[in-house]
Amino acid sequence: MSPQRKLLLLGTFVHSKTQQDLDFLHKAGIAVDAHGKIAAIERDAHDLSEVKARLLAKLGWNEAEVDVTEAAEGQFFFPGFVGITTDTHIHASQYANAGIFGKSSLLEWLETYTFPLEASLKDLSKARRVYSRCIRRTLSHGTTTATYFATRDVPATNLLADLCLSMGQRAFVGRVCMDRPDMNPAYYCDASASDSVEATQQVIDHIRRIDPGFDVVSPIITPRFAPSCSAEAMKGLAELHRQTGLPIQTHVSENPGEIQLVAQLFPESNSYTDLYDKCGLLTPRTVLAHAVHISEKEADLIAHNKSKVSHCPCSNTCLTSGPARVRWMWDKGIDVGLGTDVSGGYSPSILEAARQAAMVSRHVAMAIEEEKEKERAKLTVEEVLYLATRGGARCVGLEDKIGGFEVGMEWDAQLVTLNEVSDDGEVHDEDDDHGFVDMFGWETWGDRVAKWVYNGDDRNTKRVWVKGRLVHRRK
Ligand SMILES: O=c1[nH]c(=O)c2nc[nH]c2[nH]1
Ligand SMILES: [Zn+2]
Repeated sequence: MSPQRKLLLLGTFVHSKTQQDLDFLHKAGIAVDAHGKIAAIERDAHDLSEVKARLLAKLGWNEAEVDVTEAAEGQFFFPGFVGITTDTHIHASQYANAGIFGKSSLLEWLETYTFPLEASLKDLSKARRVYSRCIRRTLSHGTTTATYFATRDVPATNLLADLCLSMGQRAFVGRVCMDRPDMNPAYYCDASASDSVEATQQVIDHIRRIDPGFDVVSPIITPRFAPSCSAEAMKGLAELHRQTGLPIQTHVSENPGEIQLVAQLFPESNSYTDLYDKCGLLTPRTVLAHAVHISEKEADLIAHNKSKVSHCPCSNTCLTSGPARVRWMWDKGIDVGLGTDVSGGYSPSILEAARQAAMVSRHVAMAIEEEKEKERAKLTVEEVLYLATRGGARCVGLEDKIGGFEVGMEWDAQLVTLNEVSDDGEVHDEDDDHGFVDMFGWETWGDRVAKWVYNGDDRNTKRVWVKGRLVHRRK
């Protein structure tokens, strides 16, 4: 990426310090260099002009070479969502169906709604409409990194990569592999296992041409899920991973009918997870979506192989798949991030996914009798925000680059604003639409963030940056 103007961001910053704790930086400033990297952080100054002076002096920069953004009183900077904010699992191709799922569950939903839409994106003008809108909408919700499933079609998948790069969203883009003629519709099936691998290679070659260092956009190897793929295709894709080191994404153990089907199709495997392991797909660079119904043994295997899980709570409710147990996976040592799983999930917002993660954890808790375990199962605001940022970054191997505010990390961030209600009940700045999150002035910073998580939406996200580039500004 070519060098850009240096940035100074001044005001309050909130990010995850650990899984359980948020760090609040007040009267603080972050300096971002011409390559989008955080060069210095200052906090606890007397006022913002002191922070600014301290940062400029520390770095030897002069005022003329920087663009300054100040968060007003009550506003704060927050890391971009990965779905990781990072969305660790989203089907860009299904964006046009967000909210359309009726009463279906996974296997009939795929046949009825999903395969026909995905196949139709062979039409590149339609793909452009759907993909541009998906990227614009997810950026507006603060998703700075998205891990995308595209479709089987190579030109349309390449187009998604082109659009992510030009619109500035950090992305992993996967060409969806599905080669089993007995399990996929005739109109939407790879010709053979080698076709799955070769078509994936074509997408890798394209992305290497447009972003040689995979700096912003990276390919991701994408067997759809075990029922769609032959063992030969899965082994071929695992070999491609070994040759390239590229990440892998797929689905696992989302729905009971799907699990039964895997057992029928692959009787030699001990479990769904064991099948992926035997095919060589269970690696430290693998993101498994869902993992709702995995057994103790499968969770141990995932942890042992250091594979990651994308928790998709909204989708798991929409398709009545079941509640995934995040605390239990954490206890096993598994890294977990958040996915919207559009259009299994209806919402492209990771803030919504964070909220749903908190709600689903309470459903998990309600099914537990033992009081201490019941309490532990519930996820806090701090924990769901960790899932949405640092947790997601770990899932996609970017924990040293994104997900928090630290010197050397890249400036992937959003500026969040909330309504201020004055003593007479009036909202300040009535012309400005800050959404439905009203602040009365007595809230602690922890309360402010909780209100944002439970009541906020894209109206609260005023600006979004990826690698220091401003990629969304709310009018
Ligand atoms: O949530 C899901 N969305 C999909 O598109 C899909 N394909 C297989 N399994 C899937 N699960
Ligand atoms: Zn999915």
